[in-house]
Amino acid sequence: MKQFFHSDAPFSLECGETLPSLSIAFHTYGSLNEDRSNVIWVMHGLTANSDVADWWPGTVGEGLFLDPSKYFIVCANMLGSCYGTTGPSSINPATGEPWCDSFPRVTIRDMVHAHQLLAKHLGITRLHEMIGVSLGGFQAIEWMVTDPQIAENVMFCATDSSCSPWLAAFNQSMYMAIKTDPTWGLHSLDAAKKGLATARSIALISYRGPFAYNMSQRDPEEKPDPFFHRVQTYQEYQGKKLCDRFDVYSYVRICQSGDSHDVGRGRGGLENALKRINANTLVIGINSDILFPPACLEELAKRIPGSRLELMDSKFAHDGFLIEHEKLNEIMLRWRESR
Ligand SMILES: CC(=O)SCCNC(=O)CCNC(=O)[C@H](O)C(C)(C)COP(=O)(O)OP(=O)(O)OC[C@H]1O[C@@H](n2cnc3c(N)ncnc32)[C@H](O)[C@@H]1OP(=O)(O)O
Ligand SMILES: N[C@@H](CCO)C(=O)O
Repeated sequence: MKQFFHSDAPFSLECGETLPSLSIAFHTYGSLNEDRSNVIWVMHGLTANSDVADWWPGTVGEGLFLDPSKYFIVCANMLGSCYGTTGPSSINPATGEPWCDSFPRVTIRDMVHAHQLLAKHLGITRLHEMIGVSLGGFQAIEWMVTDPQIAENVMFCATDSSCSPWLAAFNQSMYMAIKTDPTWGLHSLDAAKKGLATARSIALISYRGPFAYNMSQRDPEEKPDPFFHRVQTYQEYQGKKLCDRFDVYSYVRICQSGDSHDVGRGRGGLENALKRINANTLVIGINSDILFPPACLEELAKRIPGSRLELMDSKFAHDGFLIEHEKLNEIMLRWRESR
């Protein structure tokens, strides 16, 4: 069930600006037990939302990893998103209009801070399990570093402890594409849709990698038009598909939060910061992921004391964490049984 937490207290951001208030859209599944020991907190990726049962269907249900008959599962929409939590598409109370381009830059730390307020509001001080995927993994790692006692067990999948030059390069290419759109900067949620479509096309290359493309978009041997490739309309279609559900300002602010990610910042570096995590930790990498390649997850696992690394076999590269939900369900169930 989708719910909202609203706080009228000003919310300070790392950039120095303050949001006058904060709303967080979240879903819960199942019931909190008497001693509040059955909470699983799920942190979603870039363009998903708080409805984990919708975007990760093979993991939610009786007998599955996220089992609402046993656990109280919380998934909250991230700060800056357009799916209900305060972001560029929300109304700025000072103007009565959507924030659009005037919404301040938010960091992963701001996102975690917002979710910490929601946890407090729900009376949750300890999580049985924390699950973070991709950009949600950035937040989960950050939360565990700021508050190592928050979770007994954590799983980080297809993610990293800081923004790599490789990720920042994709992000920068997207911003460059978006800014060539003459409607970029207009105070409208319909601004820069063409730029956003191009940005999604760029990002998708990093999400799918060569194997997935060559498998799903292969052309017939005898094409009527030598210049046509099936993948051309796929890239166009995927751009449009994102534009139909996202606005450019939310997209840019969320990507920029990824640029800000570095759990070692101001904490004596990554190695020092990651040493603080003392939960039972499972790190899952995807063998074909080119955005967060296996070596990156190996490095993460090496730096978290006592953590365990699993590499999931998938042809779908980074997006494997969404597409292979049933496989991940198996891996996470095995992890739970082995503890
Ligand atoms: C309110 C909401 O909808 S929120 C959405 C939730 N979002 C999330 O969960 C997180 C983000 N999600 C994603 O990134 C994606 O949805 C994924 C990774 C889970 C799956 O990606 P998809 O786009 O569904 O899969 P895939 O890459 O196989 O593309 C299939 C689509 O491309 C179309 N397609 C495939 N090849 C081509 C082509 N050559 N030319 C044109 N279209 C093509 C298919 O017809 C299909 O269209 P449809 O989505 O209208 O059914
Ligand atoms: N396909 C995912 C990739 C980000 O991890 C999304 O759009 O959220």
